[in-house]
Amino acid sequence: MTHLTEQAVTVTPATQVKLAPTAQPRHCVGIVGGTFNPVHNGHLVMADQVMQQLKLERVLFIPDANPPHVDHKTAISAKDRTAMVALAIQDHPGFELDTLEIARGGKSYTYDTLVELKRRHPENDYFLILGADMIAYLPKWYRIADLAKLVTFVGVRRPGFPVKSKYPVIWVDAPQLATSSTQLRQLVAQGRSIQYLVPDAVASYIKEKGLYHA
Ligand SMILES: Nc1ncnc2c1ncn2[C@@H]1O[C@H](COP(=O)(O)OP(=O)(O)OP(=O)(O)O)[C@@H](O)[C@H]1O
Ligand SMILES: O=C(O)c1ccc[n+]([C@@H]2O[C@H](COP(=O)([O-])O)[C@@H](O)[C@H]2O)c1
Repeated sequence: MTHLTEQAVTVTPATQVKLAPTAQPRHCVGIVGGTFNPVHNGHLVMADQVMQQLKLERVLFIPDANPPHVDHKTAISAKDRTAMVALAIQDHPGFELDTLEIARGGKSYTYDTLVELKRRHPENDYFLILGADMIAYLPKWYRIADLAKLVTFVGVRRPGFPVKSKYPVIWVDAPQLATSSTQLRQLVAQGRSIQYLVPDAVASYIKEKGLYHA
């Protein structure tokens, strides 16, 4: 059981009302969604920092089937993206892989995912962990007003991105790695090292399978 505290986070007035401590035990579960093509240490640092600061019980890593607002960026299979997430999180207690978006197929709207998660586990409170760049796009998301009722948004501050949002957001400060999956795909294609940017097991998987080579 986890009781949320407001330690080390900035809480907007609207969120404060929603998260006021109660006598009820809560299961606080974080979510990091993404294409994870491939998963990298930036994702892991973000999830770990938020999990620790918000005292979340668990963080679910949910690879998407197809990202909603962009064309699929690669021919890498869902199986490979999922396998790399499983390898990346295997040694971290509390990090879990959930393949419900891949099982569902089609466009991976986060609203649909939260409806499914809440149906499965109504006792859980979900915290959607997003980089500040993604928070800015929330107004364009599918059924965003309904999604906002099902989840608490957690924004990880990034220099140059606004911390204002139409929706309640818990803002968290965390060390940031500038790594992106795009950069990693480019490095591999150029035959350059990705050591220290992804877990060793992920680097080995990419090498063994010959992923991202030009
Ligand atoms: N270096 C990073 N630090 C913190 N958060 C990150 C970082 N890179 C991505 N994220 C966040 O992780 C989530 C999933 O991102 P995604 O899988 O699309 O990775 P990406 O590196 O942005 O990929 P791509 O370069 O292919 O667009 C998003 O919320 C995004 O803001
Ligand atoms: O539901 C939406 O409309 C929506 C729009 C954009 C992104 N998302 C989700 O946000 C997460 C990160 O997106 P991306 O494009 O950075 O991989 C991923 O889980 C997406 O499914 C969701």
